[in-house]
Amino acid sequence: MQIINSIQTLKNTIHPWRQAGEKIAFVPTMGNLHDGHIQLVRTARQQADRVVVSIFVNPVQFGPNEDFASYPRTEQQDQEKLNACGIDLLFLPSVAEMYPQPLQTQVSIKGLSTMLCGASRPGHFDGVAVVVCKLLNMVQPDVLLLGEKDFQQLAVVKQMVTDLNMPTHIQSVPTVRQADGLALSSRNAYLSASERQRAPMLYQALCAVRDAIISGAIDYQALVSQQTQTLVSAGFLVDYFQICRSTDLMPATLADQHLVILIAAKLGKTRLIDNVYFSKQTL
Ligand SMILES: Nc1ncnc2c1ncn2[C@@H]1O[C@H](COP(=O)(O)OP(=O)(O)OP(=O)(O)O)[C@@H](O)[C@H]1O
Ligand SMILES: CC(C)(CO)[C@@H](O)C(=O)[O-]
Ligand code: BAL
Repeated sequence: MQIINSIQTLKNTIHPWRQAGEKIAFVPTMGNLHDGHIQLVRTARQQADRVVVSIFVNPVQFGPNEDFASYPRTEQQDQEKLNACGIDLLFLPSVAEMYPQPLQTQVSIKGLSTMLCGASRPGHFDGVAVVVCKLLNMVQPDVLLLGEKDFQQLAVVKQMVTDLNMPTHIQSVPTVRQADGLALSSRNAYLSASERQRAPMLYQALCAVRDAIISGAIDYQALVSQQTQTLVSAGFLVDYFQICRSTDLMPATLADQHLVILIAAKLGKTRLIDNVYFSKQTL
């Protein structure tokens, strides 16, 4: 596994692979790698001749009062895990390498970027879009792997790649969970023991709403209100809990078949997100 910090060296290394007709898969991350990330890397390995992973805690996707400074950075362990996966290249740029001067360019995906997480984290998805755009231009992968845990991020990046005719196929990877249902996330490390015990309630609430819809419930608002109450009673501060169309994340009507239920909630100082998606017609 080569470890590369400079954009020029990254390009010089990948260029001959592309010239030789090798298929390149790319997994962008912010590090502190867990089994969710590793699943992305394994899927990448199955799909391509060359696997490139980046670790970059991207400052421009964090709000002023968010956890950029304290975001867990575990470079040594991350490198060992990636080495064991047999990746070809780890790109580890500094902030100065990625942003040598203040950006004059904005990459904004209208609508999708300002709803749900975008409403509580203004500018977050512009920051994600611009860094993913930059990374895609540097790596020029055939396949980009993204996790379904960040469902809105996936939708935003898919829209950007479509709108800008970027020649990369996006492959999404299902959410990897702990045995009790909690979605793996680097931010789970912030949870206290008592919060960790309650955290799986998020996934339970999502599944309860999904199962009720599958069983024929039609009062979506009542379903969400009931589960929100349960979460609030357990100490969650619910940011949003919405039943949406999985195609464009707009609020679902009863006529919509392909649904995603998305939730974001704070437990103490930790903001957790999760989702479940399903099709009514196949049930
Ligand atoms: N549990 C998971 N299952 C599958 N993919 C995941 C999981 N968690 C994260 N990913 C994916 O890994 C990629 C990198 O995500 P990131 O480094 O932000 O990890 P994270 O654990 O989601 O961190 P955070 O706590 O900041 O949300 C993203 O495409 C994300 O969707
Ligand atoms: C896609 C990403 C690596 C961009 O910084 C980040 O948002 C993440 O880790 O999900
Ligand atoms: N996985 C999303 C990155 C973030 O929360 O900033």
